[in-house]
Amino acid sequence: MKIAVVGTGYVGLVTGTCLAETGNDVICVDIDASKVEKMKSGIVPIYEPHLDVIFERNIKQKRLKFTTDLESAVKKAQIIFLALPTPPGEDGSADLSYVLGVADQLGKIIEDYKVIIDKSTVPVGTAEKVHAAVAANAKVDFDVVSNPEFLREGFAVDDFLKPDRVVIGTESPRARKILEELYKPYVRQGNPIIFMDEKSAELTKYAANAFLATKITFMNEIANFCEKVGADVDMVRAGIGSDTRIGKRFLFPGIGYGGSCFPKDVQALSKSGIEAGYPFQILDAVMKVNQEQKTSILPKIEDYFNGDLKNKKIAIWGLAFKPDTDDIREAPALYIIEELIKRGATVTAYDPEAMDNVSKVLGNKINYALNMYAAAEEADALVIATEWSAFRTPDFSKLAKKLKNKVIFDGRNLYDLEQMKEQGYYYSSIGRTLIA
Ligand SMILES: NC(=O)c1ccc[n+]([C@@H]2O[C@H](COP(=O)([O-])OP(=O)(O)OC[C@H]3O[C@@H](n4cnc5c(N)ncnc54)[C@H](O)[C@@H]3O)[C@@H](O)[C@H]2O)c1
Ligand SMILES: O=c1ccn([C@@H]2O[C@H](COP(=O)(O)OP(=O)(O)O[C@H]3O[C@H](CO)[C@@H](O)[C@H](O)[C@H]3O)[C@@H](O)[C@H]2O)c(=O)[nH]1
Repeated sequence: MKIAVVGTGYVGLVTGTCLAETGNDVICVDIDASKVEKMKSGIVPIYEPHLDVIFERNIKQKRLKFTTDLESAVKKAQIIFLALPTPPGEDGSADLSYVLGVADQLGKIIEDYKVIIDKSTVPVGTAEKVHAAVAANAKVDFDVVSNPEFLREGFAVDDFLKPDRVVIGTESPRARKILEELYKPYVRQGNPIIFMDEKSAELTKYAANAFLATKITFMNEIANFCEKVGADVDMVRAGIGSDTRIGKRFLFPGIGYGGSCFPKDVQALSKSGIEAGYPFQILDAVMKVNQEQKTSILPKIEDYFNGDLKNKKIAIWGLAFKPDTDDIREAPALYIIEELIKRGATVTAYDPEAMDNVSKVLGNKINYALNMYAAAEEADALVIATEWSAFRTPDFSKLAKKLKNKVIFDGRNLYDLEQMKEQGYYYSSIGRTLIA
């Protein structure tokens, strides 16, 4: 099938590449000319494991192309994916200007039947708005379908090629047939394509993200409570996670959820609730707890240094909002760094992939180390903000030689308490006994 993907960020580029992988003819459109040039010359502009291999293969096979020219790309395509940003507007609701702006242009371009598929995360009722925006200029028949994306950064390729489910919101039999055909190669293992109306599909995406964010936040509150009463959150997690009704996944406490999705989507759903006359009480609590959780490690650091962080040298391991990505949107590490700097500390950070992106935001407000041990050089304490695999099994003796004090504040609960006791570290983690 001939496909145009508009927007080549994490979702658009993965979608385009993975659709080319099953033999489709894909052209990806972006307004960012330098990004398009990079992709044309074979460079993947984001860090996403395993994407480079299939990206390269499909470019070689001439199934994957890039352009800034929306008109020529769309005219040749039967299917048009919109993978455009929907960032929070000033009031927290989703900003639809990117999606509706392109929809407006599409109406002027299309000359035959197209299926326009919204992959961006959008509030209930957006398909109707997109339909109206296209229809305002279109002289031909078209369908607008809601097909939310559930990929996780770091696992995006796998999630796209083998999705738990594909959700498709359409009431058009013609569009349904085309999408059934398109997604057939991705659901061979019996994972379902769930068809529904557009509004339910749009809400499914927000409900999934809000539920997962709530699950994490609930565990963060249980962890905070564990610290007050001397229980161990790892034990509680094991105890409840083995109940299949609860499940083992997304029960890991830490320094809050971040990323480009959970924070903005919880906020957007909350706004939609208010607009619809149903303010979600649970989401207000989730947002408040998560905001506090991001810097919950701060008072612990201050306590250790008797309230004075002036000129203390703090090493940070991990800047990305989670491992296996270079994405730093709403990364808890950035909130912690801001608070440390405010208190007069100096920060030296190391992240395997996200340092370039952070340096664009923080510049020389912090130091960037060449590796994890170099970051710890002469540091008064080490803070762990992202659970990259390399941080899970450090050489503790080597680390001890670098650090001024054997002190770790672990926002991701990477180490065994017994091990830290044996190694002689001061070790503060989330929802577990302090090793002092
Ligand atoms: N990042 C994720 O893990 C993820 C997962 C599922 C869903 N989503 C949703 O998918 C959507 C896209 O997210 P993302 O993370 O890929 O965004 P992104 O910011 O990484 O990428 C968006 C891309 O769109 C391009 N763009 C902006 N305006 C354009 C225009 N008029 N024409 C062509 N290109 C244009 C930008 O240059 C950029 O390359 C959002 O709604 C997001 O909520 C994201
Ligand atoms: O047990 C857990 C699991 C995750 N997190 C945090 O939650 C955030 C989000 O993690 P994750 O869901 O793995 O990453 P995303 O790439 O943001 O993916 C989420 O957001 C995407 C965008 O909407 C959806 O497509 C995915 O299904 C959804 O998992 C990160 O800060 C994690 O550190 C925890 O604190 N504890």
